[in-house]
This record gives sequence, C-alpha cells and structure tokens, in this order.
Amino acid sequence: MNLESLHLLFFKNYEEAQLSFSAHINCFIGDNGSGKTNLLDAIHYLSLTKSAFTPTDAQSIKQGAEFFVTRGRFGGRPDDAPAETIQCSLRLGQKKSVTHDKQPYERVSDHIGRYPVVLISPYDTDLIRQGSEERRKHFDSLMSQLDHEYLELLIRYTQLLKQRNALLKLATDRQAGYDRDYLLTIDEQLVPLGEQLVQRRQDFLLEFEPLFQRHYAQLADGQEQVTLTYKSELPGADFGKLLRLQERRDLTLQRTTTGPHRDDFTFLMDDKPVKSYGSQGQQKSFVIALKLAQFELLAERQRQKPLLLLDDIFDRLDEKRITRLMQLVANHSFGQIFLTDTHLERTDRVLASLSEDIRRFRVESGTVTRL
Ligand SMILES: Nc1ncnc2c1ncn2[C@@H]1O[C@H](COP(=O)(O)OP(=O)(O)OP(=O)(O)O)[C@@H](O)[C@H]1O
Repeated sequence: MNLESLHLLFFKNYEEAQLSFSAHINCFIGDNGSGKTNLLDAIHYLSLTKSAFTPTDAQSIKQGAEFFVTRGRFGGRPDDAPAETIQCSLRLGQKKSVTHDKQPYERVSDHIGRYPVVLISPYDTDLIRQGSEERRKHFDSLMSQLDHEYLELLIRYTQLLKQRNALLKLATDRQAGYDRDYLLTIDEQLVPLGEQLVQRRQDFLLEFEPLFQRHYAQLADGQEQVTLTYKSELPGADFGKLLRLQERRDLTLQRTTTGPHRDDFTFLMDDKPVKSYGSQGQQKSFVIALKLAQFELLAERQRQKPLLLLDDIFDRLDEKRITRLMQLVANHSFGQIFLTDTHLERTDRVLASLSEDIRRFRVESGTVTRL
C-alpha cells in the first residue's frame, strides 16, 4: 500500500496543495517553518485521523479559514485492488468527518489501523522526558493500530471513567446528592474492562520488548542492556477491591485514582532510568529503536508496511545512526518513505547510494513544487 497523492485545503499554512508521490522515497525540502512537517502531519491525519503535533483539530485549520481538508489516494494494494480515497476534514463548530471512498465511517475509530503509519520526529525524546501520560498515549495509540479490540476496550473504559469522574464531582454538591448505587454499577462494568486492558498491555510488551532490544543493539552497538517495563497496580490485585479501597480518596479528589489510566511504562538502561542515566545519543537511539520495533510489529500484523514519516532526522541524528537507518532503507525493510530536510545537497548526499525512485519537493511558506 502506498500514498499516491495528497490534496490539501486550508490545512495549517497551506491554502491548497496537490502532490503526487513516488511509491518509494519522497523528500520535502525547505527552510525552517516553511511547512514541511505540516505535510507529514496531513499524512498522519489520513492514517490516525488526528495530528501528531497539535492537541486539537481546530488548530489544523489555516488561520482565518473555516475548514480544512486532507485527502489521500492509496494504491498499490495487494491483489491489484482498486485505489482508495481517504478524506479527513473539519469545519469549525462541527464534528470531524472521515470518509473512505466518500462514505463516512459510522465511527471514526473503525478507520484506525487500516493505513498504518510510523513517525520518527525530533519530539520523540519527549517520550522519555515527559510524564506517564505521554507514554501511555503512545503505547495506547500503537496498540490501537495493532489490535482493534484493544481500541474498543480503551474507548469503552474511557467513556465509563468519564461518567465515574463526573459522578465523583457531583458527589461534593450536597444538593445534587450522591448516587452510590450508580457508582457501583459503573464499577461493575469498569472492572472487567480495566483488567483486560492491563492483560493486553502485558501481552503486548512480551512481544514488543525483544524486537525493541534487537533494534537498539543494532543502532547503538553499545553494551548497555535496555528494558521496557509496565508499571501497574493491577496485576495480581483485584481491581474491584482497589476501587473500593480508594473510594473515599476518589470522593475527596473528585477523580478516579486507581486503574490502568494511571499506569506507566518505564524505560530502563542497565536497570536505571534512561531519562537520567542515558546520554543524549543513547536516548535518541532508544526512541528510534522504539519506532523501528513499532514499524516491524505493524508490518507483520497488518501484512503491509506502514508509511514511514521521517521528520528532520538528518539534522538531528549523527552519521552513525543515519547510516544505519539508510541501510535499512537500502535493504527494502521499509515501504514508502516521506522525509523532511532543510538542505537539498545533504539529502542527495545521504540518499546517493540508493537505487529507489526518489521524488523531491521544494516547500516554501505554504507552497510545494516538485523539483
Ligand atoms: N493553523 C495554521 N494556520 C496557519 N499557519 C499555520 C497553522 N499551523 C501552523 N502554521 C504555520 O506552519 C509553520 C510551521 O510549519 P512546519 O512545522 O511544517 O515547518 P517545517 O518546515 O517543518 O519547519 P522546521 O524545519 O523548523 O521543522 C509555522 O510558520 C506555523 O505558523
């Protein structure tokens, strides 16, 4: 599967753009702030129906405009199946719409996982530096692409949690009263969902960690041992009992203080936190290895290679890591690649040894032209 073309309307700093791509390597070249990453983000939308960078969809509408559209045509499917058109659009004040060959999805979540994507960006090290929410979101998003049932569980769990927290808030309003029976009914449904989420996260890590360790060893050729562990109160405990134990505390804090929405994934290097122990280079290798393992697992499970989006990697990575990545490209480990860089000469130099079909685009403050 590959993205044959992309059409944008009022997306971030683009008024309109129409691009046709190579099935192999596509390079967006332009100055800082010209809109290269925005093109990767438009592709990210087609896969995951959301931005990789901005928290709300409205921020993707071009300033002063009232809507955005990103539309992509996906071809090269197995058995010569016809190309498919995916469109993601948002009009201010309305619900986001995602269509497949002009047919709206009943639920946007039905789209997730059908067009897998992996993004490697300079912000990846935030995964190490920031709090548990960032890591949870990352693995939830990956697991949702890998396993639709996981996404369904997560959606149902999150909806129930919202209801529970709303009830806990109401409980402090004495006039509204506190419907404890309703809390217990919510918990009855929450418990099996929470336990299944935790079980799936544990199963996922068993499969994911060895792939990650192999990629890290190849990228870093260091002696250090890297590990990923899942930190949760739940394994070995009874979630229902934990909820009862924390009920008073939850009422005081007006939120649910125990459950898989509080879990974390810890990143270790020789049993110490990568955040404080790993050098900058080791941290970069750590997150790239995470992404490459992600790519491998998605490719294997979905039986199609994800689109690979490489944002600014030549600028931020040292020669050794770039060479390693390019070896993988040369070995045809990847399918279609989109990359951004500020310097055409550097891109050409790095890609010089590859025989793939390479297409270059010049990006200049919201316009793109093929070179
Ligand atoms: N909703 C929006 N409306 C108009 N412009 C926007 C919007 N969102 C982002 N931009 C503009 O897009 C530009 C950033 O584009 P982008 O991040 O793609 O740059 P880039 O070419 O990748 O730069 P760098 O090389 O620094 O990473 C900024 O100038 C920003 O103001």
